[in-house]
Amino acid sequence: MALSQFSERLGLTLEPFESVGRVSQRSQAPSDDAPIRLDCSIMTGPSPSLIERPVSWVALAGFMGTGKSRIGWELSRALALHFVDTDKLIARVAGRPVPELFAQEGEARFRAFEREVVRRVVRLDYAVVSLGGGAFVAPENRQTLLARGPVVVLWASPETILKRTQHTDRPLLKTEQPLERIRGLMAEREGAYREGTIHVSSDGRASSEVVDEIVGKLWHWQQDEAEDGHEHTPGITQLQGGHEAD
Ligand SMILES: Nc1ncnc2c1ncn2[C@@H]1O[C@H](COP(=O)(O)OP(=O)(O)OP(=O)(O)O)[C@@H](O)[C@H]1O
Ligand SMILES: O=C(O)C1=C[C@@H](O)[C@@H](O)[C@H](O)C1
Ligand SMILES: [Mg+2]
Repeated sequence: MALSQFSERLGLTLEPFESVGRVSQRSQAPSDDAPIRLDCSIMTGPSPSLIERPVSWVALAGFMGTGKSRIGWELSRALALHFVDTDKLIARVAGRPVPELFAQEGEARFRAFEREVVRRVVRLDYAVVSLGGGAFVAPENRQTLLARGPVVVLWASPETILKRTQHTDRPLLKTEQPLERIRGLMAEREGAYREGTIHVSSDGRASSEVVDEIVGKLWHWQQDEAEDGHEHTPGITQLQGGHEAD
């Protein structure tokens, strides 16, 4: 699939969120780089503006199998935010699972689609975004994501990563010696992952525990940002008093 066709379909896929956001939350159409608010009235539960949360947008990065998709989903429930998984979004827009895209169109094309998706998901609001394992490695993506909001990096040991990924289809780990491959790729990527805002280990821990730690660290981050005079929570009404972070 050509990049231009992918882009057009990506726009159409996200349009329902974006157009509803304009009607319900904005008095005028957003400019190209303004954040787009998702309409949270389509969510179940209390109104999003009544929920006290540390952020209205957060991304999860890290190596394959560190738990971005699973933890991201659980985090989105905990914060009452929409959930976007970039691999799933790419697969949906391209009409094929990621491994098939890799096999048929090559990694370079997949990375081009991924860049396009990153450029779009930073315009969403009220969303938890789980990235593909390589998305945060590209400097352009890192810059775009970090300019938007906090990026939580999940970490796990190569052995845990192998255990979690060995019965699934990760094209980059299809090799005779996957543990060596994981160690090598991890060494190449570690510097990029270290540039994340918040770091949390998912190794040997229940996902709920990981989510709790992320939420606690997001509160600390938000407090630090507020003290530094940065405003990172557009549209959020905090009805309660200060949060007692752990
Ligand atoms: N804390 C955890 N404890 C046990 N299993 C976990 C934990 N987190 C994730 N898993 C499991 O590990 C597997 C890989 O997790 P997941 O798909 O969320 O990884 P990912 O970081 O999104 O990987 P990718 O970069 O390839 O998309 C899944 O089966 C998931 O249920
Ligand atoms: O770490 C990576 O480069 C990848 C991770 C997965 O999430 C997919 O995005 C794809 O398999 C590539
Ligand atoms: Mg994933």
